Amino acid sequence: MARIDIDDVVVTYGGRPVIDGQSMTIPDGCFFTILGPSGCGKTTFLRLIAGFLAPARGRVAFAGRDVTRLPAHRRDCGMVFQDYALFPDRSVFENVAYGLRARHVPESDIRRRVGACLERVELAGFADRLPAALSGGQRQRVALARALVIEPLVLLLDEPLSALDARLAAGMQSFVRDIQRDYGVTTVFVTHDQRMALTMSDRVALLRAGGVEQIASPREIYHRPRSTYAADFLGAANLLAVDPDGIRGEVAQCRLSGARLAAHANGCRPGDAVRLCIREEEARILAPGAGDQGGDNRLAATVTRLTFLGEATRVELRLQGGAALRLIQPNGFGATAPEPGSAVTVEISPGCCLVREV
Ligand SMILES: Nc1ncnc2c1ncn2[C@@H]1O[C@H](COP(=O)(O)OP(=O)(O)OP(=O)(O)O)[C@@H](O)[C@H]1O
Repeated sequence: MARIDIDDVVVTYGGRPVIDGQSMTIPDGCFFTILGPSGCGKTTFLRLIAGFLAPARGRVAFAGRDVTRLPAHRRDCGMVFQDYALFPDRSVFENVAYGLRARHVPESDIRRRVGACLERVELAGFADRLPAALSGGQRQRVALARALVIEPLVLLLDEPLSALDARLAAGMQSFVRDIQRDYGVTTVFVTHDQRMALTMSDRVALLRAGGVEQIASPREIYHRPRSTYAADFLGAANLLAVDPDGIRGEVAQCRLSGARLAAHANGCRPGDAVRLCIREEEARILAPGAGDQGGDNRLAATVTRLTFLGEATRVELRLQGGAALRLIQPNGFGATAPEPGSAVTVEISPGCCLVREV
């Protein structure tokens, strides 16, 4: 277990900086996700932590110890790659034993530790199989066992679930998380999948073009995104132009389509260029008649399109004044979505927030 400190690092490829003076702290035992779109630098951060590349400037430390110049094989990192990188001609047992043999661990300890690890990943009966005779999920668990058996200071996971189908990946998410908690190992997980980041992580670092846009807990980054970029990347959000009337403490008053609206100020100040961020589940259609008296956070709208999603229906609306709004209405308990073309009243949660426009 170890805290990881990345201080003011610069990484260049062919003289071009792709990470330019960035810092992050990953707490001891934390499941920390580096999230962002393709090419934003996620793998570069992971390679920097693993020791596969050295920064042109700055420092990387594990548990307070400077490892910046320490080669990868001396850093005590367990790694799981997207393609698992198992040895195809070695049994499951030998794949898992690899790191222990490289460290000249005695044979009796290898048997005990590999056995315990295979048991933990629920592959005790598979020790003699070759990787080709395993399913994708089983291979993934072998890769995890191989990374954990060395009892690493740090576990690095590079998009390890992206090769699995959606249902299997969902099951593996809680499996990986349970094992990570059991071992208590500081874990850095790289993904471009915002849902995985939100469900699995203690903390999420959202990257943008090699820079750290925001580091926060899943709830915070989802409900209080620092920018329109963060709001948009973390889930379906309506980002609407509003006229802010004023900000007092944590509450912002604004106008949208002529209606008064209260929202969380989210650190925005008077004069900032802002948008109102309304998540799809932060708006609901009021029952006919319920919104007749008007009031704050209530908007008149016309339904333009319905999309059936199974557990819910996505409703697209046009607000008075022309802005578009999407919301999610759960199905069930006899809920019926209004017909396209019908006039409705929409209520906006006061929990929605302003975000800086960048
Ligand atoms: N060896 C390299 N030489 C030159 N440029 C590179 C090299 N590796 C990565 N890059 C560039 O550095 C930037 C960051 O790449 P990186 O692989 O870290 O992104 P990523 O967020 O992991 O992307 P992806 O999700 O597509 O894997 C990209 O612009 C990429 O083209």
